[in-house]
Amino acid sequence: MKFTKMQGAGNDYVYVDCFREKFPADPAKLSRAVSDRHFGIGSDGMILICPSEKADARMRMFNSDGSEGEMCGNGLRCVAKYVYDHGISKNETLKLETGRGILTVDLLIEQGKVHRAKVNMGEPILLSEKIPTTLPGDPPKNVPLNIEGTNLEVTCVSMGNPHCVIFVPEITDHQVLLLGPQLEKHPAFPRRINVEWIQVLSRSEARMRVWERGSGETLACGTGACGATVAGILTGRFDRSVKMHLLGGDLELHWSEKDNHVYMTGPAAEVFSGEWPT
Ligand SMILES: N[C@H](CCC[C@H](N)C(=O)O)C(=O)O
Repeated sequence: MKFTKMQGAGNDYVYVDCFREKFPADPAKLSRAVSDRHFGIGSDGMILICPSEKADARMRMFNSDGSEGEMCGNGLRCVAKYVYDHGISKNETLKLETGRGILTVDLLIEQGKVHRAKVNMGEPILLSEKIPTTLPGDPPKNVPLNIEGTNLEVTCVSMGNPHCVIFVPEITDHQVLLLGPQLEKHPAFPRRINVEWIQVLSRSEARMRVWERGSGETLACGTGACGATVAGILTGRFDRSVKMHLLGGDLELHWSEKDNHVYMTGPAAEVFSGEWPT
């Protein structure tokens, strides 16, 4: 099976072109195997680029534990780059099908190749039962939650996949690596959750670390950066445009007052390609 390793802001996945390769018999198992950083290729998960009846291509994303996510922001920019650079479509605005419907991606092309992309991530989902969470409020905003004796205030948003955003004065390993996995599996989140820790630097700039559902700490999370932007705007911390500094790079986010959609701009890069024995 041919594969391509790509990364967006350091959030790295193994990409399989299912226009050319057979759809894997057991994608969950394959994702666990290829993602392993010691015994596999090494990645945060696996993304399948598939034909679509309604769009230029369809993305299916699997975390490194094999679970499937509805959406992946960094992954979608990389899918867009792959689709354009490998000639699946030469449209400079692509329609890509995801678990949350068809999204539009504008490509930024240099010397014939995509190096950045701007994704219309759609409207944030703010109803608690749709996020889903049992925490009160639509959306749950600054809700107190005690984890392992630590008092937190959480704000929840879905960007197609669920996010729990926590604003802190400073981000620590304890929060990300110890409280992150406890929150991921907390009973308030019936489909588990991605956890974003945010240090606000100004009304338009912040630092973020993330504990991802199904993959653990990653260097960046596009949907998470969108969720955190929406959470920061809803709680009065941010203006409508935010630059988010993640461990693997920066993302630019904008929650439009005009159409209520969130726009995310960031890098996408191909790292190497190879063959995986099947
Ligand atoms: N890193 C991804 C999100 C993966 C989400 C996944 N961990 C889940 O929802 O289960 C992003 O850039 O948006």
